[in-house]
Amino acid sequence: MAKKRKFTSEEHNTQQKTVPVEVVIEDVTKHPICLHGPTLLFSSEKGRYFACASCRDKKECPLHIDEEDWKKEGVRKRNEKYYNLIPKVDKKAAWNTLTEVKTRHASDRAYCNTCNELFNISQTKKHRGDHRVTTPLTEEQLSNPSSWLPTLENDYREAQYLFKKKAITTVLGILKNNKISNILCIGTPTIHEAAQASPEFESLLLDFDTRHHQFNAPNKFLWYNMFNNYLFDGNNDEKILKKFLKGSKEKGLCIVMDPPFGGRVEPLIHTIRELSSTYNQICETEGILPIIWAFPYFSEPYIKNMMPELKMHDYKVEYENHKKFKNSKSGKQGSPVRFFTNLPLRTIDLSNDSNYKYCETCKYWVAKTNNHCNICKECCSKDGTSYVHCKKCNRCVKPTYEHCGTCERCCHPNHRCGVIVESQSCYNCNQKGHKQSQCPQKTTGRNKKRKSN
Ligand SMILES: C[S@@+](CC[C@H](N)C(=O)[O-])C[C@H]1O[C@@H](n2cnc3c(N)ncnc32)[C@H](O)[C@@H]1O
Ligand SMILES: [Zn+2]
Ligand SMILES: [Zn+2]
Ligand SMILES: [Zn+2]
Ligand SMILES: [Zn+2]
Ligand SMILES: [Zn+2]
Ligand SMILES: [Zn+2]
Repeated sequence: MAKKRKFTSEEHNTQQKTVPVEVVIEDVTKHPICLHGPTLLFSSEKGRYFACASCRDKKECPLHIDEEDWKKEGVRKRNEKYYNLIPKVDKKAAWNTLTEVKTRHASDRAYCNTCNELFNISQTKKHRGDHRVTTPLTEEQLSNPSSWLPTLENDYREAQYLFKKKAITTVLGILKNNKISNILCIGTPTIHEAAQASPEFESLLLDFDTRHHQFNAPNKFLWYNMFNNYLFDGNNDEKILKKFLKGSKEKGLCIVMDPPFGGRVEPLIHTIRELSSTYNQICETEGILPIIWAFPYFSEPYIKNMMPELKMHDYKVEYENHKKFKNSKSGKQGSPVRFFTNLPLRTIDLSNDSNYKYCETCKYWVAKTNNHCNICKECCSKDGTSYVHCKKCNRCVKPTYEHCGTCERCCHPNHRCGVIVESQSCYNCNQKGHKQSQCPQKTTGRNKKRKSN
């Protein structure tokens, strides 16, 4: 399986003190497991340990096993209990219920949010009393559960923020422009639902939210953790995934992924590589699968460093239920979420959106506020403001920045000289923790000519 690789980065977490922790990227199948599948191996100053792949809050998933302890028989035995603790889902029963519920009138269809069960009101008394029941349920609602299921807005885990209609249309438009009709939806139920409703697309949803079992045929949804590429129903799920991948060879396949914000980049990149490798084995192809990955612009250095073929596009991805991530007209930059993709940027057609303009030099659509720089030879803005070129830094910088002679770079006017802000990354290699002048990879990096898209 995967070769051992190590990526250095820092915990990106705005609420807690940042602790430098590395994820050791390796085959996770021999790791201890928790309720979220195989754990990841972390490495910090304090040593190497296994911890949950998806929960960042210890209260949610306290599992912590030192690497040394994992060699002990007793520790291994104790960890086996998790195999029984992970709930078993009866997909067939869920499918039968959905089929049965669909035969009923909308007023007889109901979903209990307390028990997470779909049911016919006339057939059971179980959900009376203080259960939170949604009823009636129209055809439309059964096909679009994301539009009415209460979202799980726990920032440490599920963090379900749904795309606005416009963002969904944009994604499907990009796929059409690339003549791709099969979509592997990873954490993107609204894209899956839109694809299911369209004769032009086929899709398979992989998501951690088990409620989707109740609204999908068994071969349309797999309970999945994107941080360890784990399918909870093992071989059965693997067969479904592989069948979908195989059937996608002629039709073109794209991963559309929207992880919870704050999720770590390294394991996600590893997942993309593993899925691509599975696809390549089945379809006798090579390379990384086409992907559209929604993630905040400030993750660009990490992503670019680990998977340079992914380019960040300027499109601001807007969400229905995220106050901060809706574009407001009130002057703020709006959503910080962008698409990272290996599809040609010119296939992202924003001609219908007045917030964007076509850059004749870059040959793709960019935000209206993004000025093309003739020295950098690109539209440089990342955060939605109009960047200004600094001759001393030899790059475009945020308009609020001023060049500081002591730090030898453009900085916020209120910065403390010499202090490297955690969020700043080296101009050369994009890693955090050092400046360009101290970069260990001095000869490579951003001075390379940008490939045309
Ligand atoms: C930020 S939301 C994205 C939703 C997307 N914008 C949409 O409109 O369909 C994150 C999604 O990932 C799912 N998710 C959260 N943690 C996950 C994990 N570890 N593995 C797989 N899916 C996960 C959530 O259930 C949710 O659907
Ligand atoms: Zn866990
Ligand atoms: Zn109930
Ligand atoms: Zn440009
Ligand atoms: Zn410039
Ligand atoms: Zn400067
Ligand atoms: Zn300074």
